[in-house]
Amino acid sequence: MSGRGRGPARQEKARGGAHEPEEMILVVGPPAHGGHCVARPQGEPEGRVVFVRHALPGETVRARITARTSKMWRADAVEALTASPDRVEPVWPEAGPGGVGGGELSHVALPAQRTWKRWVLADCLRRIGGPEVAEAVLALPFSTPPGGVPVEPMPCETAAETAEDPRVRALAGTGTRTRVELAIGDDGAPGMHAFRSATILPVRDLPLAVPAIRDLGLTTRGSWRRRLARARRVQAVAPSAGAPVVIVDGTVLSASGRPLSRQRVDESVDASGLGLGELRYTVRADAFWQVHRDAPRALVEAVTRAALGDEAGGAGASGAGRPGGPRVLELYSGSGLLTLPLALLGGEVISLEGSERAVRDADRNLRPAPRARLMAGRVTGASVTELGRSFSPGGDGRADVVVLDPPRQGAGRDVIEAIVGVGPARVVLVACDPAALARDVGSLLRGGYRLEGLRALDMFPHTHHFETIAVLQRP
Ligand SMILES: C[S@@+](CC[C@H](N)C(=O)[O-])C[C@H]1O[C@@H](n2cnc3c(N)ncnc32)[C@H](O)[C@@H]1O
Repeated sequence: MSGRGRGPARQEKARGGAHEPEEMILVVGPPAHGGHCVARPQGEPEGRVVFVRHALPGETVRARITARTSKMWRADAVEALTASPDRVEPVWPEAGPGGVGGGELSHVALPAQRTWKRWVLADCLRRIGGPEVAEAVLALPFSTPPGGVPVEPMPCETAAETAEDPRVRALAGTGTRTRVELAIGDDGAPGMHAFRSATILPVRDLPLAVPAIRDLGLTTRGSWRRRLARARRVQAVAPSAGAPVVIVDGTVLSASGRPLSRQRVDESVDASGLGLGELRYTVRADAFWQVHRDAPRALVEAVTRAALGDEAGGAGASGAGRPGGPRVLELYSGSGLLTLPLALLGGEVISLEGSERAVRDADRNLRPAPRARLMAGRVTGASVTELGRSFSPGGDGRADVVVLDPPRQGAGRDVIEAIVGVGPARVVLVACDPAALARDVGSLLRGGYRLEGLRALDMFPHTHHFETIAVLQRP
């Protein structure tokens, strides 16, 4: 093990007092948000909760305590004494007990990972969103108790899970990440952070990465290991339209380690389902881009249909009947992944994004849709209120649809209240965190919106993360 840096962001001590155990036998309860299951050990102080990773609901496990606070302990299951039928040989042992973060469900069969995520979604909607959100979700067609909606696999997972060859089925959910980040330990070895820790553990294998990244040999080849030994931050990027690149402390290198003058990569997204053919994008190599290889296409289709309805070949248009299509305000728009199809199929589009570099990329990417207005600036209550009312004269100049894809913490109350104040007919909310989703949907319901649809997409197999898309309509 090698270490560097400051220590965990939130300090939790692993060692207990003289009479506190280092290991315990636990009967494991349901999964909770964050990639662990909840256990309530018998004979422990009333209400003590242990968050156990690397376990499955219903299992009895021997667990090693990894952190203690006054309210809860954390533990890693190191042995399943009675194993769940959903337990499988982990596809990434280095992310197992005591290992790196980012592959915490790799011991769970893929369909059971989606059941796990469905349960977590339902739990967040109920506990964090409150009864109003829980009821709204239960009223949706696909929802069944305890709430939540099915978590849908990405197309390449469906293909692998239904393959005849058991070896292909066993590897379902691997080989899908087009972006990987490595840290370099004090000993110069490439690795990743241990769970909730600044400690860097060496890794040999990157099974979740697409083959183009694995084949680079960043963690195994001597030439790369020598080159990376003094680096701090290493990113590997496998764009959909071009060769992979490696970014070492900001310098973009080819697969053979040669510095490249071009700082950008090309992405192409099949939008034939929307009648748009191939969408082309160029983005800075280190810019945000959806990580799962099927994610750009899935999001483009799902969000464009949800936002534009009939105009995008779907049902239930919002702003329908307006000449030229609905007016769309898009918040947190990045390099324009969603802006482009919205602008090609919708009416007027205004987007707002905080990163100026991303807006410069979006500006090029939106050349086929020159009427889109791309704004750089923070999404705040004030900026939403202003932009939401600044569409061309005609009607009342307000947005018909607001699309938002905020970072993990969600949009927050101020921004949602400003959206409610603008009063679009439809809001399409993309969220990568179910707790933030529950909060933001709750604020929209309290603002008078009705939940019309909710989809959950498994864009991060073998981790506890997933993406959700909520559609809300003003009655
Ligand atoms: C989840 S990404 C979505 C980007 C885009 N929809 C996509 O799929 O590629 C969130 C984006 O929000 C931007 N962002 C984060 N906080 C922001 C803020 N307060 N104001 C404006 N943009 C912000 C980030 O730079 C990032 O591009």
